[in-house]
Amino acid sequence: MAGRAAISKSASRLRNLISRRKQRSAADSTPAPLRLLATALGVYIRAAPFTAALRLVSVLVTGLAPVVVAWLTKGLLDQLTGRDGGGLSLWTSASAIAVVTAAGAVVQHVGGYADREIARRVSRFTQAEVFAAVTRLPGLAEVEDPEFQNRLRLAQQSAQNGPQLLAGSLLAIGQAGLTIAGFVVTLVAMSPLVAVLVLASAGPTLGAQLALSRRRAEVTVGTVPRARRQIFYSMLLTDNRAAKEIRLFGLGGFLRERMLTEVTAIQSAERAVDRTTLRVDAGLSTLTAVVSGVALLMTVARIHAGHGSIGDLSILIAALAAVQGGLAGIVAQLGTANQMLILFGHYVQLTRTPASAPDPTPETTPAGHPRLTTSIELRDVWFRYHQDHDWILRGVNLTIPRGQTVALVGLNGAGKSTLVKLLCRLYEPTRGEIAWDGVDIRHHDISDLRSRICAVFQDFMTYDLTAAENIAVGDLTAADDHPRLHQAAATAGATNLVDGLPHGLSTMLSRMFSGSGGSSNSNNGTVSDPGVTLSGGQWQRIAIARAVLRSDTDLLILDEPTSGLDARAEQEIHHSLRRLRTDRSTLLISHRLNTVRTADRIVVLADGVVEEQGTHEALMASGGAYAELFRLQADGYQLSATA
Ligand SMILES: Nc1ncnc2c1ncn2[C@@H]1O[C@H](COP(=O)(O)OP(=O)(O)OP(=O)(O)O)[C@@H](O)[C@H]1O
Repeated sequence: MAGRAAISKSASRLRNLISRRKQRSAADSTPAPLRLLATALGVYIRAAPFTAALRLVSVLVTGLAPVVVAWLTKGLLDQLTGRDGGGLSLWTSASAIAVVTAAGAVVQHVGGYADREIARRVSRFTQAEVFAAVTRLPGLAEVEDPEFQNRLRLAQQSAQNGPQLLAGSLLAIGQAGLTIAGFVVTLVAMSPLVAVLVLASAGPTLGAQLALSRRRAEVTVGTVPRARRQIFYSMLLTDNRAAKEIRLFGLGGFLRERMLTEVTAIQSAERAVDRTTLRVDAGLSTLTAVVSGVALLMTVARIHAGHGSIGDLSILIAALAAVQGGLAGIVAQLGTANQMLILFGHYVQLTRTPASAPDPTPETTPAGHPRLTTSIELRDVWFRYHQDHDWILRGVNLTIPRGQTVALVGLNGAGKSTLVKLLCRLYEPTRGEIAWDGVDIRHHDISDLRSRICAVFQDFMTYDLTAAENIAVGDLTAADDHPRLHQAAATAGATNLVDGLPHGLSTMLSRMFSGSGGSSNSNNGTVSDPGVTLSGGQWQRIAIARAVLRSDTDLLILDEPTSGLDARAEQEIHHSLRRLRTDRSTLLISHRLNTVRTADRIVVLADGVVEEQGTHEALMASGGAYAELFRLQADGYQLSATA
């Protein structure tokens, strides 16, 4: 029996390992250029199918119009010089030229509108995809990885207009291709040698533009870390939370300098590519001019020898301009498309990366929510944030029985908050396991698991939202249930705070977005509420209310929940939280040891392991680390009281 369980466990580990390898290789491999192009076009068409069709029609009309106009002009000129004008009267040719030119111009404007509309839709589509991919990530490891942040930035940048630029390039190439095809036939008919000369001169141009586009893409990728730092410094300079220190410590100039250093470095990399582009473009333009000069001379000589008409010369000039301009356009578009394709690969990699959490293992996962019936157990848990970092936890063994309160104490940096993050599966243990009723939590569905946990994190968030929304983020199903929100506020000792706000729960807890969209007290964007700023302790009560709003949970995590509260509020809230704790397990972390003495068990974490554990009385009697810390704090209070 035990043997079979061990085999099943090893098999499940192996499956998880293989699945993680597959996920990593899926994230690391860039799809082939053609597949990338197909994906970009897919995004373009899915985001705006009808507008894309309209754009295609505009391309066809705009591409063929110059060819038609050139032939009509040739007929007109030939008639004027007494030759055969192709069967059309002078007035018919003139009117047809006017109509085709006008139609071409109107259709071009329609194409311009379609382009902008597609840009809006593609941007919305790709932003939705990028942020869906980011929110799919179950843990914090990727979000804290600079490589991931670089890729995210490139993905955002290229997704914003990548598909549109790529599709636009293809359409422009198609349009220029139509025009060129029409005129190449003309050129070949008039002088095959000229046609070959013009077409051959496009070869070196294409090679040079593709090489330049690769370099531009390399510069964009290479400067992303600097661009991210530049954004960081500029956001810091305008952030209202950082404003106090920046002003008091006079950091404005320092941060501005740092931001400008990044800007300068990015610009000098871009300048280097621009200079190379300038040199290459100048050379290529000279080549084009020489080719058209030679072609023109050859044609003029031919007409001079009596082998052509003035109409022939006009169409040759139009054909030369159109074919050379079209070829230059195609080459430039291919360069842009190549650069965009390289960058678009980051979007595809990001949006196709599967969530890295292993799938639940069917044979060990209980059906439905993993409700806690016995205990949560940490079994020889080792953890470090990165393989090059030191171990934070070095074999922690700890049990949190159902319905009991375990207090976790230890010095700064002992790993208490890290342990909390492991319990929430924001990271996976590097070694060992955390078992929920005996089953490794990696085998539970992650959102089911998290629905059984509520937490007040030490570094909780303060959202620039209304008071109601700030509490409701703990359980969005209660967003409109004000009685429930009030109840949670009461448990967190925040009733007076909420009642004292200018608009009660509807008050905006920010002065940055007051009265604007999203807040329930806004009225068509008119400023109706200037918003309020809460104190640190008041925010802490809101964070506690947010956590206790989730009533149907098995594990309540309180990481320094009352560190910013005054002594009376702290006592009241702990009293009220104690009532909540009776029907669920609680992990309480606090440096104020008077708040943990009623816990069923106090665990001291030191050097990455559990150094001692027991009730307050037992630990005091044993005279270990806890007793020393407790006496230090108690002595401090007694000394102050005596003084
Ligand atoms: N995201 C992270 N990446 C890398 N190292 C981290 C990260 N978070 C914490 N650490 C490191 O892990 C160690 C433990 O941090 P942790 O926050 O768990 O300590 P703690 O016991 O909660 O401390 P405190 O009492 O000060 O809140 C610290 O040395 C810290 O530098």
